[in-house]
Formats: sequence, structure tokens, C-alpha cells
Amino acid sequence: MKPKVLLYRAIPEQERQRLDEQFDVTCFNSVNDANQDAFLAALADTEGLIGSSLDLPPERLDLAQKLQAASTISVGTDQFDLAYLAKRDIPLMHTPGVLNETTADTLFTLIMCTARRAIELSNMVREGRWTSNIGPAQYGTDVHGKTLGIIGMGRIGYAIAKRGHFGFDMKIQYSNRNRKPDAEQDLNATYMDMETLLKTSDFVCVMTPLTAETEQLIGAKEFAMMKPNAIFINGSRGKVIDEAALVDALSNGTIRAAGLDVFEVEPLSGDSPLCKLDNAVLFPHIGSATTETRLAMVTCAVDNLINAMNGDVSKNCANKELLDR
Ligand SMILES: NC(=O)C1=CN([C@@H]2O[C@H](COP(=O)(O)OP(=O)(O)OC[C@H]3O[C@@H](n4cnc5c(N)ncnc54)[C@H](OP(=O)(O)O)[C@@H]3O)[C@@H](O)[C@H]2O)C=CC1
Ligand SMILES: O=CC(=O)O
Repeated sequence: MKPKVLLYRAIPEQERQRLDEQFDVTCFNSVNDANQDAFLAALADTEGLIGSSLDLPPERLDLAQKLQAASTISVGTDQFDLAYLAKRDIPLMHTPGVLNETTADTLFTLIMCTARRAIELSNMVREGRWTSNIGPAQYGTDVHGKTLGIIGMGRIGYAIAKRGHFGFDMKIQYSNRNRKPDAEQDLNATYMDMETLLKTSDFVCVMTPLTAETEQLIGAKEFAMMKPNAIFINGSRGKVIDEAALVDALSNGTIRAAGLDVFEVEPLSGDSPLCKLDNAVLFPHIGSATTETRLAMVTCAVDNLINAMNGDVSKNCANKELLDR
């Protein structure tokens, strides 16, 4: 008998077929109020889980007592409690690497759009408000030659810094849990504490994971440390910053602008005060959202689940303490 797997997101047909060859798959294209009870009931029998964009905390996974492996179609693992899974000997597989360049492209788009006010001025044209040649009131600020500060110089942080260094002649500085010799050698990046980075960067870009240590890492105190002309970019997770404090900082002119791909609550409500601010560029969590990269992530996650269900967690296991046993 094939192991039972619960798929909780729609995936391309060819990847679904690969799952079906190996597993007895129950599929929920998405989990919502209407089918949540059926999903929770299905957890009871499942041995493998694969999907994304759904919080699966211990109280839900306690219902899945036969679970052997979980595979998230994302690099971020914050929808799971890694320590809880490790205690139950359940590997959580994720998709590092395959989305680095696409996500860095998105983050650089935010840098460009905020600095050059691209969305705000495009809207001016669309809405028939371009009635005379633009003047200083509409000018943006340069990106090339400026200082880019990366908080969280991991795989994606490095890919963003690479674009800044090679493409835009930017000075790269970073703060991180550990030093990154590759970034220092390849990109001439300077390591510093977060406070110094906040005080001296023209662009501050956050790319850490969401963990107990990084939750609300950037709040009112940190925005106040930034230059008045600083542009703040968040591509990590919404809860890494204090969103209300960011709204204040943007409204009061504490900083110049912000570009956000992630929010405390997603989807962001159209009623959010952020939506009223011209100096906020808001993307609907599209870091990795290209056809090619989303397919690569699903392929990676399917491979990961097959490997993990066969006892091989040597590649792409997020709760690494399992590997050390
Ligand atoms: N907007 C989007 O669509 C996307 C968002 N993401 C988000 O980006 C995150 C990062 O992805 P990725 O680059 O692959 O991950 P990595 O693990 O490669 O990079 C994360 C970096 O953050 C550092 N870090 C972790 N905790 C802290 C801390 N407390 N203080 C300072 N630095 C810290 C890590 O340091 P160290 O090296 O020392 O461990 C590491 O260098 C994901 O977890 C996800 O939340 C990812 C993909 C797309
Ligand atoms: O946010 C996206 C991810 O892969 O994590």
C-alpha cells in the first residue's frame, strides 16, 4: 500500500503525477473556512504533508499522529514549529536556493520603484494627472552609487547585494548572525552591527527568516535611527517589523519610503493605512512568483517529500538537529 499524503495546495499536473506514482494523495487545492474541518479530519491518517501558505502549529499537527515527513513549497519555515517537529522526529523539508535570483530580482524591483517613485508616477499618468512637465516635487533619488545595507546576508541577501555591487556600483554593508566571508570577498561587503547599519545606509533591506529572535526586529527605535532619506525594504516576513511603527515613520517623514513584499497579515487589507501612503510600494508577496521559479519550487518540494519518506533527509531538511542525531 502506498503511504498516504495530504497535498494542501494546487500544483502543476506533471508534479501531481509524480506524487500520485509514489503516494495515495488526498488534495485540498486550498484550505479555507468551508473545508477546514475536512482538512483537519484528513490529518489523522496522513503520513506525509506537502503544500504552502498554511500555518501548521503543534495543535494542528497533534492531529497527525502518523506523520513521518512534511515538505513546504517555500524556503521560509515559519508556518511550522521546528522544535516541535524535531521532538516528534519529523523532518521539515524546504526549498532553499531555487528562488534566490528571482526573489532578489523582486527585491531590487522594490528598491528601484521606491527610489524612482515608479508606481506613484505611473498612477499619475494613468489617472490623467500628468498635465505639465514634472519638476522637483516628483523627482526620485539615485540608486547607483548609494549604500545598501542588508540585514540577513543569507542566500537571498547575497543575491540582492550582488545586484547592488555589480549592477549599480553600490557600497554594500551588512549585519548578520555570523560573518559572511564570501560576501566580503566577492562584493567588498562590510560587516557591522545593526545599529551602525541603520544609521549609515541609504537603503536598508531586511532578508532574515522570521524566528523568535527576529520577530519585531525593526520598530520605532530602529526607524528613528535611519537617515531621513533612507528607503526601507522588507522581503523577509511581515512580523519581522512593527508595521504600525513603519506607518508612523512613513507618515512623519522619519524615513523617505518603503518597499514591502510581506505584511503582518496577508493578504493585506485594502483598508490598511499603508495603502494610503504614496511613499509605500506594496507587492502581494511575489518574491518568487515567476512561472519558472514557482515550478522549480514545486519540483524541489516533491523531490524532498519523496526523499524524506524514503528516509533520506540529507538535502533540504530545515530542522537540522535531526541530521545531527
Ligand atoms: N518575499 C518572498 O517572496 C520571499 C521571502 N523569503 C524570506 O526570506 C528568508 C530568507 O531566505 P534565505 O536567504 O533563503 O535564508 P538564509 O537562511 O540563507 O538567510 C537568512 C539569513 O538571516 C540570518 N539571520 C537569521 N537569524 C538572524 C538574526 N537573529 N539576526 C541576524 N541575522 C539572522 C542568517 O544568518 P546565519 O547565516 O548566521 O544563519 C542568514 O544569513 C526566508 O526565511 C523567508 O522568510 C524567502 C523567499 C521568498
Ligand atoms: O516567501 C516565500 C518563501 O519561499 O519562503
